[in-house]
Amino acid sequence: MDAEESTSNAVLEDLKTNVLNVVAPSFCSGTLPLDRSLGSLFFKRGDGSDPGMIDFANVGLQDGDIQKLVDVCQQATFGRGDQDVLDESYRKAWKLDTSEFSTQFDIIRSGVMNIIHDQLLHYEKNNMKLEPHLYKLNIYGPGSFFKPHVDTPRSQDLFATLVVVFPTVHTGGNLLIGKEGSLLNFDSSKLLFDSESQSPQFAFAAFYSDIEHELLPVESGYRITLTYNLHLAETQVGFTKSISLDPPLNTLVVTLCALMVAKDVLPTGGALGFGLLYKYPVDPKDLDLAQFTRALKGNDALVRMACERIGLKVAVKVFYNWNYDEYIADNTQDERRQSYEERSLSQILKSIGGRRIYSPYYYTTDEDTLSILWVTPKKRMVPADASFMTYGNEYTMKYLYGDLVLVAEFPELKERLEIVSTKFPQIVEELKLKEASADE
Ligand SMILES: O=C(O)CCC(=O)C(=O)O
Ligand SMILES: [Fe+2]
Repeated sequence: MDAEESTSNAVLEDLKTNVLNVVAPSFCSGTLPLDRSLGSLFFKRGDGSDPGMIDFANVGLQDGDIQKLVDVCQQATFGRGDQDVLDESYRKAWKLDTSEFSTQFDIIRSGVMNIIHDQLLHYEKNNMKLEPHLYKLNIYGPGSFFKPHVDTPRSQDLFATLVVVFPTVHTGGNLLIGKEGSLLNFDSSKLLFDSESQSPQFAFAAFYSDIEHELLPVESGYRITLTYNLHLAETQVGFTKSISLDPPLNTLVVTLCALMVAKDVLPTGGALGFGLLYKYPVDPKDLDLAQFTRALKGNDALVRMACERIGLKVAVKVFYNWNYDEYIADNTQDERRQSYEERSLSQILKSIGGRRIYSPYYYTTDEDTLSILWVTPKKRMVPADASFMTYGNEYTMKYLYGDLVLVAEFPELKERLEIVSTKFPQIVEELKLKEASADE
């Protein structure tokens, strides 16, 4: 390996390390005051008698007061395959559908959405917001739990999950976010009653819905929650975020600049590829990647923003193998099976907005292909299974699924040097200094 090649490898490794280790938030949690006048929840009673009521702002609630609510609940099911199943070895809990109760608790007025926007849409454009859709009331009593799972994408817009825990005395029932709680061990029982304040509060945790999570068994008391599906939507109002001096973003911009000026990296241009770290719900029968240019999660959004800061054109694509060749495309909607013999490959590729791709180390004279340098592998890295299992039969699924990737157009060297020295003269100076000291 000559000196130049090793420099570019080091720069690429640096970028990869930063993409994986400079971590944008993927969850948030905390407590907020529960308005004393908005703590009541009314629920229907099966026997047609007057509705029941429970006031969660009354922090002295006893298990007996809660029992009336438990009595009207049903056993909670969960999605497996394309069905809702009841399996007490996987989930033991009680639920009440939204048609059966009405709550005074106002998620918008509670202030929690501002925190969530700031954390979970941190590196996204200001015109994106999350809309909370109340999903269920759940009660976890002694011995209740929910084994590790990811939340089923019931809509293409599903982005994150929010759990609100009311202040009822309980122990256990920790929510572990990430595999075995690698991201957060959320102990709502402690959070709710630890503080000095005697005023009622609620606890909350929000996380991207494709992140694995589990609920450890409740040991005593009742843990009562409202769960919300947070759907992505556009907004005119806009949220202000101050990210111009954001350290993770700056770190990525600097390492990207180093790659931009590396002489032996894609000298005649091509693209940088990033395997997306998170999953995004897609309907494979109608894959619309325009959706994905709208909002990305955590580090995926951070990478896109860093590329855009530099002026690189980025797009989300689907990656797949086809007869041992590799492609990126905008969708997978095509009758490839029947048409392979009748239509030319280029016609088919065109119809799905596709392009054949090659590694920059592979020599080809075919001008239609794109040289992609993969910064992070073109496979998913956040473990999440079964969330797509609701679609189609196995054969079709295999056929349709490709991993989602972010592709950034990477101009030829001369143009890159121009971009960097015009836009980031300071960074160029710093890189030169670093190089000089490395040479000594
Ligand atoms: O109650 C919790 O903290 C999480 C419950 C959960 O994972 C779900 O309802 O899908
Ligand atoms: Fe869940």
